Amino acid sequence: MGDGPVTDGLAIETHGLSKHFGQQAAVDSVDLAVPHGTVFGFLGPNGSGKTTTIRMLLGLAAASAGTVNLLGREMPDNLHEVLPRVGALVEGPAFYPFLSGAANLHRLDSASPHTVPGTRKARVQRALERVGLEHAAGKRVHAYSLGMKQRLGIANALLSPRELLVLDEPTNGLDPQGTREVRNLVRSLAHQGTTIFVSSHLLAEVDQMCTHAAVMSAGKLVAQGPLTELRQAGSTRLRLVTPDGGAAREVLGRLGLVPEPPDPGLQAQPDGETIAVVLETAAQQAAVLPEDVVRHLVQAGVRVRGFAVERESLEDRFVALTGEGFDVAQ
Ligand SMILES: Nc1ncnc2c1ncn2[C@@H]1O[C@H](COP(=O)(O)OP(=O)(O)OP(=O)(O)O)[C@@H](O)[C@H]1O
Repeated sequence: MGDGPVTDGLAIETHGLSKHFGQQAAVDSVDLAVPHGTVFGFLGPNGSGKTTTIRMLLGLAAASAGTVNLLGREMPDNLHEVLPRVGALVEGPAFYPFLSGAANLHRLDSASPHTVPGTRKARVQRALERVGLEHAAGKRVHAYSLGMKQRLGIANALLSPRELLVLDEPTNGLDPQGTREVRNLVRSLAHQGTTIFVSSHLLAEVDQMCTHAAVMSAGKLVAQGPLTELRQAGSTRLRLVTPDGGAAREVLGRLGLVPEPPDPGLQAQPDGETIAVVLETAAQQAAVLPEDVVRHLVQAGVRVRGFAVERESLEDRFVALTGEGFDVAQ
C-alpha cells in the first residue's frame, strides 16, 4: 500500500484484539471493521471495554493478544507514521485554565514533534473555526462551558489534517446544549470526509450521529455493521386478532409459522383470540410478507378483526444483544 491517503478498505481493523487485567478479560477477542468515510459508533454500557479498546487502537495500551491495523498499517509497529494522520480525544487534553483557547492550542501543537511551526497560527485559527470557537479564541479556558472545552479538545485533534478521528465519549458530562454542539460538530466533520470512530453509551446518540455501529457487551463485540442493517436484523412480530383461532392456526401452520404460546392476559378479549407469530431472521421476514399472511387467512375464511406488524426497535435489539438496558436519554 502507498503512502497517500487510503480511499477504500478499512480505516480500523482488529483481529482477536484482547486485553486482560489479571483474570478479567476487559476486551475479549474483538474483530472490528471500520470502513473509511463512516461515522462509526462504538456503543456499549459503561465498563463494557470501549475505552480499553480505544487505548489499544491508539497505542496507549499494549494488547494482551490480537492485531490492530490503522489506516492500512499494522500497529503499534507503525505508530509514528500513523498517529500524525489520526486525531484523538481520549480522556480530554489538559488545558491551562488561565490561557486562552488559542494559546492552549498553540502550546499543544508545539509539544507535538510532527507539526510544522510555520503554519501553526493558521492551523490553530482554522481548527477553532471548524469547531465554532473562533469568537472565543481569546477567552481564557476557565470561562469556557463544558461543551466549549470539549469542542476545544476536538479542535486540538484537528490541528493537522486527519484521515481518522477517534473520540471517546465526547458528550460525556455535557448539558443538553453542549451535547447538541458536539453532535452537530461530529456530523459536520463527517460531511467533510473524515472517518470518525466515536464511543458512546447512549443509543440515541449513536442513532442520531452514526452511519455504522459496533456493540460491545462485557468485553465482547456482539454486533457491527451499517445501522440500517442492524435495525433490520431485529425480529418482527405479527399479531392477529380473530374469533376463528383454530382455523387461523391451521393456515399459519401451512405457511410454516408457529404461533407463540398464548398470552393468558389476551385470551379473554371480546374480539376473539390474539395469536402472535415471531419472524426472527431477515430471511424469514423476506419469505413471509404480512400482506400474504392476511391474504391466506382471508382466503381460508378466517375472520381477521385485527392485524399488527411490530418491528423490534433498535433499542429492543441492543438490549437483547447486551442483556442490559441502554441509557436512551438525551
Ligand atoms: N487499568 C485497569 N486495571 C484494571 N482494570 C481495568 C483497567 N482499565 C479498565 N479496567 C476494567 O476493564 C473493564 C472495561 O473498562 P473500560 O473503561 O474499557 O470500559 P468502557 O466501556 O470504556 O466503560 P466507561 O464508559 O465506563 O469507561 C472494566 O471492568 C474496568 O474496570
